[in-house]
Amino acid sequence: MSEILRVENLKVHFPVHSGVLMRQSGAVKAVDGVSLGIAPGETLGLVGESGCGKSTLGKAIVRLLKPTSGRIVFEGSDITTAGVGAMRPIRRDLQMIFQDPVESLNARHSVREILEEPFIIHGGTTPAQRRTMVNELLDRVGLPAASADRYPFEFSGGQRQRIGIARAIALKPRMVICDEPVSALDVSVQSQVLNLLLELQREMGLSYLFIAHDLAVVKHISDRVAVMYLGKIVELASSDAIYQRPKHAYTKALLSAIPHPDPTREITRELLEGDVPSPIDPPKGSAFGHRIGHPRYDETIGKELPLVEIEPGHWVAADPCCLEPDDWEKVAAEGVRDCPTGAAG
Ligand SMILES: Nc1ncnc2c1ncn2[C@@H]1O[C@H](COP(=O)(O)OP(=O)(O)OP(=O)(O)O)[C@@H](O)[C@H]1O
Repeated sequence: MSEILRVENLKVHFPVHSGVLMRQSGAVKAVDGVSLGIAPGETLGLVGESGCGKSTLGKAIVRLLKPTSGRIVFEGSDITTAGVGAMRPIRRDLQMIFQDPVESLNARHSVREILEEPFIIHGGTTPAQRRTMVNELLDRVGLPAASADRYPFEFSGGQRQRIGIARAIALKPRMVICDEPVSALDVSVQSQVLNLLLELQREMGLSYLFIAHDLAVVKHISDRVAVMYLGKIVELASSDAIYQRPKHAYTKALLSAIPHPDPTREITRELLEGDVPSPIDPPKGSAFGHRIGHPRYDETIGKELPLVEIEPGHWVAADPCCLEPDDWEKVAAEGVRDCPTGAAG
């Protein structure tokens, strides 16, 4: 598969300091060895509960955060250690939108100033050309031209997200990291914004890494889905496989937490109990096995639980606590393809 983005064994650890001398006493392992690949025009959904490291991963990919180790390759260029100058041309092609557009849009700037900024930074346009481009962008995201002279606070949440999207697509990028862009919106507005993102993808051939905390939101828009738990990807497969044949206990728990539209249908909800453990001092073995008190947890202590390809294109952590016994036998047997970089693409 040709890839527009490749992430290899990426780690983002935040140092923790304590004591009077504020010496480093540990690290928050927010992203702890993530590998994935995204194809041109593809949407990869990234799901997991709050605190699993999804935003940190997204921000590291666009280099808003510095990776601790690993590699990020975008359109064939290694951008892992790219500085501000080297990132400038990359940013034309690699953009990010956020959950709260108010935070990411400068509230003191008019919509016109917000949307003109990328063109000014990258140069080569006249004021008249920028005026036309702003009008075209507003039209493209479904906002009237008169919006240009208003300020972000004058818009509803859904409209503000449209402004955030207009800004992200201004320079005709090839990939957009979408960090929970609809999580703060009402359900009806959510689907309008998701439809806009899908239309833009079709027109512009965009690739998306689409971050969400529940599987319901990413279901209709993702080609493949990666499930993240405590800094690591535990399952990665096509959307159909994730929803119809999930293998990992954590994916199953996330799926069972999706409310079903038919309340008369009997469902057993394996509710996610407790909170995601702290990434400062994560369990020494299977992190989810520890949370659910699995009897085989001790066997996993100190072991690598790599992603293995259990079915073509379906990757899951080789974790005896989180697989059905027959799947575990298949994984434990020789011949299941281990993924040395965990690239799972
Ligand atoms: N700058 C930072 N310094 C220290 N710890 C951080 C920093 N940013 C994030 N963390 C910690 O890293 C872990 C992962 O956070 P992150 O925001 O990436 O998770 P998330 O899955 O995106 O959750 P949410 O959906 O709540 O944003 C959390 O424990 C968080 O407290």
